[in-house]
Amino acid sequence: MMDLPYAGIKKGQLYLAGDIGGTKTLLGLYSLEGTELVLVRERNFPSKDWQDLTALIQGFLDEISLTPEGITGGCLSLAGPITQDKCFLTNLNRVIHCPDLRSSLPLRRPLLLVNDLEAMGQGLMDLRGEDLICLNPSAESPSPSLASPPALSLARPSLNRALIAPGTGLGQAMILADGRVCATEGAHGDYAPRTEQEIRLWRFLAQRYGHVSYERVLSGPGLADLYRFLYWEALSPSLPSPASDSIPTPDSSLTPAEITKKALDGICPLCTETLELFVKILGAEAGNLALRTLAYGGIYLGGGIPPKILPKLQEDGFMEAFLAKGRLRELLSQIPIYVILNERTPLLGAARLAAAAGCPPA
Ligand SMILES: Nc1ncnc2c1ncn2[C@@H]1O[C@H](COP(=O)(O)OP(=O)(O)OP(=O)(O)O)[C@@H](O)[C@H]1O
Repeated sequence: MMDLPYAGIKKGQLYLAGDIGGTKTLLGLYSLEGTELVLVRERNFPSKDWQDLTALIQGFLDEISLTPEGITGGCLSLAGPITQDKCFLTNLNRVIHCPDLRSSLPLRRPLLLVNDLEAMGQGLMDLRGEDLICLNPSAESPSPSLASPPALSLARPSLNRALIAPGTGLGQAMILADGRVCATEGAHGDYAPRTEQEIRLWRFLAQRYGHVSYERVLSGPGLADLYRFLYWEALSPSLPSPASDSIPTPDSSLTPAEITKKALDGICPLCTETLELFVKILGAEAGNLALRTLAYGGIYLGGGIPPKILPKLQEDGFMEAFLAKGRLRELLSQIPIYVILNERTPLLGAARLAAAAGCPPA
């Protein structure tokens, strides 16, 4: 449930929300009761199982005997850049034609289509205490030195915040001090190795993909590639990195979930090494994001992976890499870092956007 800080929404209205990711597609139907949105129904579909998003949503509504005309409004959060009238779902390699989707689902208000990190940023506003866990509680209390410059003499909630979200892909967004959410495609920027080992990792990934972005490293598929890289190095440290199809792999077919489970159970040293490398690179890129966005209000780790690797994030590797920015270490040490435990955050955000569309701020 969440409060809506907007006037003019009538009781009993129904809103469609969707979170379309590279692995899972969540659809939700929310009812507005008073000023709260209450989840009425939710379904989770593997994204690889559908080709026609309209048919999927029609089927979802059919199950509860609703037609699009019976729904007040809706918003879908899409894991890919939205340009003009198209969205490229990067990790599904599919294109959504926005006008076609809107006209095939004639809700009472036009369907909104937003980037998934915009929806996640909106959903953040509705999270409760139990939905977040702080990795560095000593940074949580407002710091005088952060608040002291005249332009930043604001309470911490009014400072910029940023989101970094590893899942099937890697999402990044900035939440401005005034609450506006700016999704970015920053995760497709160039991966910058920091150690000799990471330089070898870069070379390994460059042979496979050409362009090595942060998403190639900090995602479920990236985790599997980190494992393959360490596996290859352990097997033949003196050989140059191989082309992807020539990697000998009795064990390298582990899924990301298997790697993290074995690592957290302490039963596979290579899996532990993989997860520790992943967490360090995530810390380093979270620090880069904090610097780029001046996210003094906090860094939020979203997406499907962080809640599943929480014990590793709570060890020293993540924070050490986050802080390792030379002369700005002290500044970064004052930024709180939170893991978002609620995996419905983008769905909540989409519901909030759907209900708020067309309503004047209260
Ligand atoms: N326990 C785990 N440890 C590490 N990775 C995992 C685990 N479970 C699932 N994954 C990986 O997480 C990814 C799915 O992430 P998520 O649940 O955020 O899906 P999604 O919302 O569809 O992704 P996105 O929004 O990034 O497109 C997959 O690559 C999957 O292999």
